[in-house]
Amino acid sequence: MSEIQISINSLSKIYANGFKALDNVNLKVKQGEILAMLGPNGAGKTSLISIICGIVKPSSGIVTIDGFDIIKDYRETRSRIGMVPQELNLESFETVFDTVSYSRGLYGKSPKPEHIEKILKDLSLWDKKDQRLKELSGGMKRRVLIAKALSHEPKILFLDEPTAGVDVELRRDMWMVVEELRKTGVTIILTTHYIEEAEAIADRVAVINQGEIIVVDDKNELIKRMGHKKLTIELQDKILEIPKELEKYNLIINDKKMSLIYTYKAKGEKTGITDLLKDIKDAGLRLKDLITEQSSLEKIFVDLVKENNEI
Ligand SMILES: Nc1ncnc2c1ncn2[C@@H]1O[C@H](COP(=O)(O)OP(=O)(O)OP(=O)(O)O)[C@@H](O)[C@H]1O
Repeated sequence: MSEIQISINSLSKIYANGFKALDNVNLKVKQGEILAMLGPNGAGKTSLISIICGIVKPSSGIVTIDGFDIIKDYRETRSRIGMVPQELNLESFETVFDTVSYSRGLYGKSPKPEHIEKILKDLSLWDKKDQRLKELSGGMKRRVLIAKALSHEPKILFLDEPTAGVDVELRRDMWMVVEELRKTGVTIILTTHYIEEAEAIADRVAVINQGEIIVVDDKNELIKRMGHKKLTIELQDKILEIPKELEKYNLIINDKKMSLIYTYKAKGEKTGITDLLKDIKDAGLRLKDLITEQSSLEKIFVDLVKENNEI
């Protein structure tokens, strides 16, 4: 799990129209990890994946996979990669088994029915192997896309927005599929707009904004390091405005006017809670209950992107 598999060094991409989509990107990905790339629309996620997969040419920089250069050693690197695209273009009369076998052939690999059987079983598609693609549900079609991408036994799987536009149930289903794939040792890199998706399945998170990686860190570290905590102070009586002596705490009154919300740094040494509670008592407010919550990756992400755009 510790071996560096993908190494991206000073990678930039300027499109023909002069637009700089990637700006000096550096990133290392270890074998067997699940990395989520988060970023707003147009941040450069697809450009980055497309370069690694050999679909788009970089303007400068070097990318290697298992030590092979993605340009000079194209065949070596391409054979190590499986790519699951965003769109579902599976409106065919072919059967599940045939279409996945055919994908393997496209990579010049000789037929290996036992491998196709294993992937279909891993993805719970085995009982559908003789069904035509047209007849499958959206969720099953997505699984077929993954099976196709795994047909040539790649070591790295790219998932471009694997759950864009799917319902909550199907999203959770896909997360379970990814979790199962992890056990097979495949490195997984996914792009997503859904922060809860990164939170649910990734080991590490890279945040891309305007072509730059602004943060890359272990998911839990990131939450610990940059997260905030929220203290909800439930009151016994309605509160309509913040008393003067409490102004310095930047409290928010909740919608029902029965609670105050205080946000503080999760990692900070001094939380300010002791002083706050004393001042609340001195202001004559009567406490009912206290609830603390760790802020999610969502808040960290929004803050990071906002901060970066202000510079
Ligand atoms: N062929 C191209 N020519 C010019 N500009 C391009 C080209 N492809 C992408 N871009 C621009 O590069 C930027 C990054 O696009 P990219 O698709 O990599 O972003 P993304 O993070 O994947 O966005 P999304 O989440 O919307 O898919 C965008 O502003 C896009 O318009």
